[in-house]
Amino acid sequence: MAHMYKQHSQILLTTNEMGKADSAAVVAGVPAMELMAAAGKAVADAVLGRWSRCSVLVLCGPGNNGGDGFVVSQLLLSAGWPVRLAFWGSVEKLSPEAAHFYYAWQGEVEAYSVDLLEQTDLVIDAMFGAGLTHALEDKARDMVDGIIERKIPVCAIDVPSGVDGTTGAALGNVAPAELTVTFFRQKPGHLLFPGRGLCGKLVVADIGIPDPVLDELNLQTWENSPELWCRDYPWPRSEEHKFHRGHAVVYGGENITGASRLTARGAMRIGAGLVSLAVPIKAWAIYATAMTSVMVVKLEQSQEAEDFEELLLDPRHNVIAVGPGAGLAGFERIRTRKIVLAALATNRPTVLDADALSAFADDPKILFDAINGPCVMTPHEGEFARLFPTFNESTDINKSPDINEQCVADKLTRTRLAAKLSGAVVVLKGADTVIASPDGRAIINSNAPADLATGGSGDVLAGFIVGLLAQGMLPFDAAAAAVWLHGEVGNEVGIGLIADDLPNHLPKVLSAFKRQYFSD
Ligand SMILES: NC(=O)C1=CN([C@@H]2O[C@H](COP(=O)(O)OP(=O)(O)OC[C@H]3O[C@@H](n4cnc5c(N)ncnc54)[C@H](O)[C@@H]3O)[C@@H](O)[C@H]2O)[C@@H](O)CC1
Ligand SMILES: [K+]
Repeated sequence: MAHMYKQHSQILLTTNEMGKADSAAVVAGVPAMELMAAAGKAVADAVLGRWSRCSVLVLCGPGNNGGDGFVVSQLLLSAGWPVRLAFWGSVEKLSPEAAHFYYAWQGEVEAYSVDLLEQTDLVIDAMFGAGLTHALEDKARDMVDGIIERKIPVCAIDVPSGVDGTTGAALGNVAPAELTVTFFRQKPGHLLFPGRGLCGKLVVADIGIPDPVLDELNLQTWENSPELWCRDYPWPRSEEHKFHRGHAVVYGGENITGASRLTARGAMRIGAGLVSLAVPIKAWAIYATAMTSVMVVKLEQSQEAEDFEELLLDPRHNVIAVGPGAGLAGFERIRTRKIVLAALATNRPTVLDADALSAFADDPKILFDAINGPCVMTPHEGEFARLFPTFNESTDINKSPDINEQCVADKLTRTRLAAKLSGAVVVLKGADTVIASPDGRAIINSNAPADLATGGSGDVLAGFIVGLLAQGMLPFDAAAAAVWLHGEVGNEVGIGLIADDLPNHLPKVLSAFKRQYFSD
């Protein structure tokens, strides 16, 4: 499966993988000098395309990011722009190609000084790129602070200096860019916050690295896009009837009844053939009057878990969702745990969200041990912290975390480790949702608008996932597709969105998606 994804433009390269791709290109016969020339030209073209002639200051650092800066400086100068170049580093330590372009620069080389910013309309940030190892210091830090203070527009080369391309972490203060030009493929740090918010508009430039170099790398990370999973999207076929499209069972709690209703509606809208909402008898009337296309099943008082188990004896109930509104107060927590364990014992595809996750905060191992079949967990950061208390954020980017140790890691690594530890596909929600599979693959989502951060939105997402699972999509693909469609509906509705809108507007988004990807 991972192999099928390899040639996609959605591949994301860590800075380490980018270095390998770069070396492989050189081995394949593309001179490093040409790569740097192409990188610099791509940046100069992007600048000329976006800004009118103005006074430019190019800040070059000690490595190849600075090398790209020398190229840009000369190209903008040749285009008739007023350009000044400031260099911070030592000429003797430059790589041969960076040294070549250093000497090709026809202007003066100045030292970093905040005074230079006074007559500057645009800064080209060529201080640090893939080689960043720690927060900026001394003169480089002063320059960044000066740019931030004066709000000078910035075009960043590869990444805004101080942003870790692999993790999106900001090491110290970072001057936010209006435009960032990166090369060959995006890096995870362009999609993960805070990096994403510091890049501005992102341009990915082809600098002549041949795509086949990717074959040699064991690549595991992608930006979410239908191209990754649209071949397996379960469109209804005319010869099918509803039983071919699965029968999802959603557990609904006793007190908060809206959440699981949203899940059930989401599952119906995305095409599950049938959805049963199984609810405690006390709340049955509330559910039954509110649902039409969804069947509401009673679970007798004090034997809800047993009734739920019995319901699942029917093999036509092919997928299960537990969590939204399941309940955590007092005895509800025990009931929620029993329901979750009954669901997992079937080994049928199961989506666990919200309370289904928090109910195991005291002993997550019980949950992980019970996951032996296909499972998708959809925590937000709070729920994630309850289940995986030893994985947390840090600026220590050099440590390679071990899942059994107290570790510190970025969002991508944390989600991957959680998937590996639990055996489930983990969807760590947020503006930069990460979807990770226990086999190591991971996808970063980038189409979600801020409008989706509203009560009930996650319940609908769980419904989209379970609805796609019901129709036979594999968990990792179903999670990625659901997250992407959820983002698209968010964009469609926009400001003022409430969770109820999401199932209602899905048909329009599905039609547009179908037109775009299945036009023939
Ligand atoms: N990999 C590729 O395919 C290509 C890379 N290119 C450019 O090369 C860049 C990577 O070049 P490098 O690997 O030389 O890395 P950088 O140019 O990012 O910097 C590396 C140098 O900075 C030092 N350093 C790191 N963090 C520091 C800090 N906070 N304070 C002071 N010194 C610090 C390092 O010790 C090293 O000497 C990319 O970002 C890109 O701009 C381009 O030339 C095109 C081709
Ligand atoms: K940079």
